[in-house]
Amino acid sequence: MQPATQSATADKVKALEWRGGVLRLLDQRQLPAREEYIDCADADQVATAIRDMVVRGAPAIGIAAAYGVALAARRVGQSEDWAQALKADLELLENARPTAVNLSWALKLMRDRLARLSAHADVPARLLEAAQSIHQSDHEANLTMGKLGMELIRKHQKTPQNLLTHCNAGALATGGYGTALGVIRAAHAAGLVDKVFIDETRPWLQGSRLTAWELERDGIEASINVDSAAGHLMKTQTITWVIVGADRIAANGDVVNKIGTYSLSILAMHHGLRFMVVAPSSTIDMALEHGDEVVIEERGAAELLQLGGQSLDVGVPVFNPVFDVTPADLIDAIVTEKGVIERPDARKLADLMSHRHLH
Ligand SMILES: CSC[C@H]1O[C@H](OP(=O)(O)O)[C@H](O)[C@@H]1O
Repeated sequence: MQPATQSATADKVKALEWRGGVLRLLDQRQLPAREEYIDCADADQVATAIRDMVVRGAPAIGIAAAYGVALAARRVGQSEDWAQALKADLELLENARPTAVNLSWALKLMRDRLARLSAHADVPARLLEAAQSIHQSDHEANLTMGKLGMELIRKHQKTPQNLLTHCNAGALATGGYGTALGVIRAAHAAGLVDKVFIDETRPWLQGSRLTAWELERDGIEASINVDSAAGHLMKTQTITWVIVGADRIAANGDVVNKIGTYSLSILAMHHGLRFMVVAPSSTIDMALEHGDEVVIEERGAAELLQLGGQSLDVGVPVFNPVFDVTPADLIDAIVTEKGVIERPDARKLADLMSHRHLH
């Protein structure tokens, strides 16, 4: 099976890039107004960039953390006990953000790679190769998922249709091309997309600032709406799919994603829209039995109380959970690079993760 072809524009969007011994990050806090970059030279700078959402998106923060380990090893240079030498930096990276499993997944891969190296190995070089492999594999997975998701859309309807997406699950959130936006790109290339409705995704505005920026560069027709307009749009517009990414998928198929995703799944069910989640298998956490067991990140009040340079702080406390849990039974399909699961459940997830699943 041939993966989707890379979009020329999407390929230029690199959330992160290894460049001359540093990790160059596109500072997503400044988009779309400014394209500015931050160069990270050590694990602490990478952890800070993840925590401050310079780089964000489940796959992208996993890849960034992997490069953070490579940077840490370069600073150590040589060691008789690499596990001890890198322990503090690994913990720093692991604690940068709690919800997306890709972060701990990538760090586990780096630890396992380190454990397999011989005493005489060039550890910094081998760990950099491991980080680059995680990065490249994620990009390739997105191209495969784009094709699989497009084919699923085409299976149900072969004419151009309207889609709705939430947050940013694009090239900016991954190793390139995107997960949910990868499917939207591939579907658009196949003539299956009329228009994309983009939830602005308060409070951080990943939709209006990042997804709109990506789709505009791709020449894909779209419009931005406030999150609370989604129900009205489903009722008054002909939208066939809600397509989103994920930060962690539980073993039973529950999906942890940006706050507002759960509400969309209820609205989609009520209005008869199909609901697609697109995520690499690195986002599936088989150790998490149900989604409600996950730690939901809560971020600061400033994200809500700063609007257009004006403070809205009148002393009322803020509650800012930035993820929620969508139950598996409200999801029509989970698209991964290993295959598509329609009507996900624990058995289907187990089959997929044990490679018994066919596309
Ligand atoms: C493919 S990105 C997955 C996921 O990450 C985003 O969260 P954040 O911007 O806070 O890192 C959002 O939940 C996306 O759907």
